Amino acid sequence: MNVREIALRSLLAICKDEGYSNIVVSQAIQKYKMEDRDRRFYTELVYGTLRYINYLDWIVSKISTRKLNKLDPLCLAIVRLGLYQIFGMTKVPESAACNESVKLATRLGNKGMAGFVNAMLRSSLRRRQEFSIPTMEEDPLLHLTLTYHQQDWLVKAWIKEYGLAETEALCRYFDSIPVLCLRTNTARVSRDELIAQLAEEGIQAEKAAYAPEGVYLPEIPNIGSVKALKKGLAIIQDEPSQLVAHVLDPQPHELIFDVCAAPGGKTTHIAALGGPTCTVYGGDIYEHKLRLIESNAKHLGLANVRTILQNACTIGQSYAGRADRVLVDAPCSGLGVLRHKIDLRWRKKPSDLRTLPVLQKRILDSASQCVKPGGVLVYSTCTMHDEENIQIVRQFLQDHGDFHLENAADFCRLPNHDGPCIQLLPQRDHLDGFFIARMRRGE
Ligand SMILES: C[S@@+](CC[C@H](N)C(=O)[O-])C[C@H]1O[C@@H](n2cnc3c(N)ncnc32)[C@H](O)[C@@H]1O
Repeated sequence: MNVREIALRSLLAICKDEGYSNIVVSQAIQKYKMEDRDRRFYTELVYGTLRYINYLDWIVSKISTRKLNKLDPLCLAIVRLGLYQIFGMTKVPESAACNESVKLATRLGNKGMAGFVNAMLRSSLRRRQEFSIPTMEEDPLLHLTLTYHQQDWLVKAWIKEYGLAETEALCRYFDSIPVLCLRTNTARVSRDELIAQLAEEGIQAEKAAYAPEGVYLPEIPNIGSVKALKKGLAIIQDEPSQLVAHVLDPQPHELIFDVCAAPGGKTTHIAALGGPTCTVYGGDIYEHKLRLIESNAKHLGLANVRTILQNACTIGQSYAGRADRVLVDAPCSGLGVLRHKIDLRWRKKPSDLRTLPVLQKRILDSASQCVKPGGVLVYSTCTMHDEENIQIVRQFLQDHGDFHLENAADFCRLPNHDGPCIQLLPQRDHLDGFFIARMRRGE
């Protein structure tokens, strides 16, 4: 099958059928056994079109007489893919972008669709001077959304919260390509030993500044071939996420609950830090996700991880007062990690910010009941929005007089953070947006 057609089918699977881009792309690469050159062209077509989608749709809305949501999904995907080759790529000749798109429309659609695609792409070439993005002075909102590929409701909210200059820095951060970060599995090796092993494989690695086990790989290798990962000497985990287990600070012989645990990034970190005599229960509401925790723990050689199928909104009834420490890494809007999955940034909805806090509060209320008197409760999210973070913690402390806040910043050496809660802001900290609060239950 031709590479453009595979890319088109992948775009339909992601945009129309709501597939996750990373899964759709890796399945296609495996299925079609693409050579290196084709694989690079294919991934650029899919990820590039997804990233540019609001700019491409802006062009469509200017040249099409039909409304975007009235266009057949196949036709829209072909037009977007064609426009991306014209406006987003430098190496594809314009004639090839047009002709190949028309061929796709003829083969997979019909004659009428082919005519429409042809008219749209040729018109975009004739009218290209209309598609330069307005400057910051002319139209700040449109400038930021189109330049940095973000939804306008989010950019509006950030402008209100942080002002224009900080919002631009935030958007720029979210549009940058993340450097792969590993966490050393200290149950097997030290960070220095891991770096030495990676060097033997010819992989350059740099120590993370704040996470003691963190290692960045600036030149992203073919992840599947990294021996240190295959041998379970490390796991992929971003740096802010690695700070959470340190704030929880697990100790030997303790019983710890991680109530929203899948796929187990933090559960396995807690298990490694607490050592073999500490037992960590990773809970999740989805049974299939418990298998991910189990397989990660097995791969990393951590025999002190157990799993429980449990709704965290009711976990307090089943395990009241049992745990020395409890982690609530709550389901959240994920608005702090927008640079990681391009498709997810287009799926965020304003309603997430209304519904999630209700769930987060219920989970924290119930999970807190599992904490023993004198025990520790940590609440974390990967977002910067107060409604999901500090406001949840404040309300919780108001409702539960037996808990008090401790200084989370004492457990990590982050500059600009005095605590008591840690709120990482990408535009200031150059790390993903993350929130961590640490509380203790009175004796
Ligand atoms: C932010 S993710 C956790 C990431 C995980 N802590 C890690 O570091 O790998 C949130 C998890 O909460 C789970 N979840 C959502 N609602 C839940 C509930 N009511 N009870 C338990 N788990 C829930 C989701 O399935 C998801 O795996």
